Order: sequence, then structure tokens, then C-alpha cells
Amino acid sequence: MSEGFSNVLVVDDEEPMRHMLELLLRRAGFEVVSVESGEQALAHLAEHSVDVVLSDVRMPGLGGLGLAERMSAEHPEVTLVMMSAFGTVDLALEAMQRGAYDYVSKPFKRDEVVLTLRKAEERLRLRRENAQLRARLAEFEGGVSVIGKLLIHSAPMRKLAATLRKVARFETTVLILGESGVGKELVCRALHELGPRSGGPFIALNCGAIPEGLLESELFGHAKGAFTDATRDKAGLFEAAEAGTLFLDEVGELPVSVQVKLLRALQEREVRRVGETDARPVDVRVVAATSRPLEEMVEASEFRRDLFYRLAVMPLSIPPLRERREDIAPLTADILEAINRRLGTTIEGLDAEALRILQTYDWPGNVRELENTLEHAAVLTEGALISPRSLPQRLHRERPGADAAPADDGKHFHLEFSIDDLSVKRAAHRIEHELISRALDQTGGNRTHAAKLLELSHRALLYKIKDYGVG
Ligand SMILES: Nc1ncnc2c1ncn2[C@@H]1O[C@H](COP(=O)(O)OP(=O)(O)OP(=O)(O)O)[C@@H](O)[C@H]1O
Repeated sequence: MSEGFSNVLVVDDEEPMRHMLELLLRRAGFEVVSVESGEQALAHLAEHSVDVVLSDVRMPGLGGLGLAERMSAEHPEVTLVMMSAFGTVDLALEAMQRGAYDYVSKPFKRDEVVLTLRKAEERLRLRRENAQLRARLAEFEGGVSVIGKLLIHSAPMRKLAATLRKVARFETTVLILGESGVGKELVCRALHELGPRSGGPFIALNCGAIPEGLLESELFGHAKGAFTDATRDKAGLFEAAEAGTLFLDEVGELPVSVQVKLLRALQEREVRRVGETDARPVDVRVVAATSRPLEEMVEASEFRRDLFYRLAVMPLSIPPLRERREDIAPLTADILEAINRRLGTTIEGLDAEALRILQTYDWPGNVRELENTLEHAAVLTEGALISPRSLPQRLHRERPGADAAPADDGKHFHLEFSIDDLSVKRAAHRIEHELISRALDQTGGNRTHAAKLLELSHRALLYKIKDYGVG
């Protein structure tokens, strides 16, 4: 629970109104950021931690109603307060039916907005307290509990949750270990939420997804003119995460040159923007994660030993889903609820045989693969229950004792080439395309895992996916 002031996101297409609200709310002690559209608000919410959104109801594009709908599906934990102008009160009321908490009518008195936000803040505080109490009770009783969006049920996950609570209070660097899709980012978010920095920003970076040449400036920022595209000064993610948490996913993908700079930033607690000589102090908790065996990379001189020791002060391992199968049923219920909200489907669950298939499959892509599988099944399902027929082929294939899959023999695939086209380049492209699509299919869209099957670097795979338009 945040000890600091609430983070408020103001959404209004009129600049003077945004400006006035920023001043007013800052003076009342809130942390304020403002954006001019519902689309921008969603982009901000995806990257930052926000407590309350104060949004105009009538705006071009997505608008207040669209925002209310998307927020209740994607960010149900964030409180939404609408602002309505003369003649749009009916819209504000409709937004409340779609999940908004309250509204204020424009023109409003200053105190009125502040008071409404204080009320929202109080409700938020009570809700968080309540959720924490329920979570502890459930953990205690061995039921299902959540920290943020992280669902906890099995014994290994309960043990992990207990460690998270202890570790969150301290500033130690944490290294989260686990296969792809196992929940490393969610665990990091939980750590952030449980600790004293929960009122600050949470910034995540997948180190494997950024071209090598841009990584340093992305992390540490750059000065205007530092390189050709640097048309203005820019803060890096370290500075953006000030007073909060910076999550470095796939830290093993960092090139050695950036590893050196990261180590210095961690040791000195300061960063130097590319092209600047002076360092800037930063107060950031860094949590790194990896699905690759960093220790082996250290032995192979691919990862700096000193950085490894610095990051791994507190290693936390998340076991793969196949080692905690008790989590599959509650995760499935949770995921289906989210899918119903997002896609407007009305799936109630799985029939007994389909659930058995989920519980016996090995889930190489872990929870992300489970999510993709359930979405695939939800789209194909006509009734209220998902049956084995709606589950993808690979789940049937890998099930011990399953019947041989029809059509495909499950072991081979064929590509046909025309004798009229003997281009090596085109043939090589087709083969690559086919192999990448199959690897992504097999891993439920999990790119890190697919890269391993393909024996490609994560970065090379991302380029190729973009090139071929697959994924
Ligand atoms: N315990 C959990 N409860 C609820 N959702 C979960 C849980 N674990 C994972 N998920 C969901 O599975 C998906 C993958 O999780 P996340 O992105 O945290 O994994 P990751 O280990 O960081 O993956 P990668 O290494 O590939 O980036 C997310 O959509 C996340 O919400």
C-alpha cells in the first residue's frame, strides 16, 4: 500500500483544463500527470502505476465511455472519476455503469474535485487493505490469493509469496529466475506493490527486445547531439523510475558494454546520459530477471561475473507450471474471467476432459501459453464450456496415451517447392518462415522459448518475426 500521495492521471483534450487541474491537484498534494486522449491514457496506464484517473467524458477518439470500458477490463484496480460538462451528465452516468466510480460536473468548484479525489483515495486505501488482509488469510488457509495480479495457490507459490513479503521491505537487488512465461514480471510487480516504493513508478524493459545500439541511451538517456537521431535531451529509464522500481527482463541479453555501465549505475547509484560528462544521482530499486542460466553464461564469459554477483544478492526462483499443477485450475478460472471481460465471451469453464488435458500437459511456455491456449479455445467455443475439441492439437499430441493426432502425424511436416522456382533465397525464406511459425505455435507464442528451439538469439528472432510478419 502506498504511503505517499495518490498518483492521478488527468485526461482531457483541452490544454487549459489540463493545466488548471495539474496546478490545483499538485497544490493539494497529489502526484499528477496529464494526457490529452483516452488512447494516451491507456498507453500511460500500461507503463506506469496510477491510482486514480480523472477523465473528461467527451473527447475525440476513444472518449470517456471507451476509456471506462477498457479500464474496467484491463485495469480494474485503478479508480476512474469522470468529468462531465453541461449536457453530458448522462454520459458520465453511463460511464459509471461501465465501471467509473464517481463524477464531477464542470464547471466545478476547486474543493469539489479535490474532495472527490480524496474520497476515491480513501476507497482505494480500504480496498487495498482489504485485499491484503484477504490475501494473507487465504495464504494462511491454503486457498487462492493474489498480490496485485499474481495468483498464488500451490505450496511453492505460497512459499514464494512469503519470501516476497520479506524481501519487499528491503532495498536489496533481486534476481528473478524462471522459464519464459512463468510470471517473472508479475512477481516483480508484486515486489514493487508490497514495498515502500509502491507509490513510485514501475518501469519494465525487456533487454532482448531493444536493438543493441539503442540500449545504452534507453537505459541511461542521452544529451542532444550525442548521436545522429538525438535531436533533444532525453532521460533514460533509470531516471524515469526515480523513487520506484526498474525491472530488467532478460538481463542476460545485455551486451557486455552495457553490463559494465549497469554495474556502475548500481554501485554508484548514479547514471551518466550518453554524450554527457556529469553523472546524475538516481534512487531506483533494480530487479532483474532471466530465463537463461546466467551462471553458465558467466563461465562462458558472456556475462560479467561482478554484475552477476551484484544482481543476484537475492535470487528468487519461480518454478515452471508443470511443477505446480495445482495452480492450473485457479489460473484457468482467473484467465477465463479476464478473457470474457475482454472479448465479451460468456465461457463458464471447461468440461472435465478438457480440464484433465490442461492438467496433464507440460506447458513449455508456462502461464503465457495457458493464456494463449484458453483464448484460442474461447474463440472456438460456442457454448458455455470448453471441450477438448477447442484445444489446440499440440495439447492432444503430448498427452501421455493420447490417440495419434489426425491429419498431421505429429512428427513430420512437409513443404512443397515448385520445379519452376529454384531460387535458394526464396526457398530459404520459406523454410525460415515455416520453422518460426511452428516454433511460435509450439510455444504458445513465447518468443524466448521459440528462439531456443530455433537456436537463434532472441534478438535475431524478433527481427525475423517483424520481417516475415509472423507471431
Ligand atoms: N501466478 C500468476 N497469476 C496470474 N497470472 C500470471 C501468473 N503468472 C503468470 N501470469 C500471466 O502470464 C503471462 C506471463 O507472465 P510474465 O510476463 O510475468 O512472465 P515472464 O516470466 O516475465 O515472461 P518472459 O520471461 O517471457 O518475459 C502474463 O500475462 C501474466 O499476467
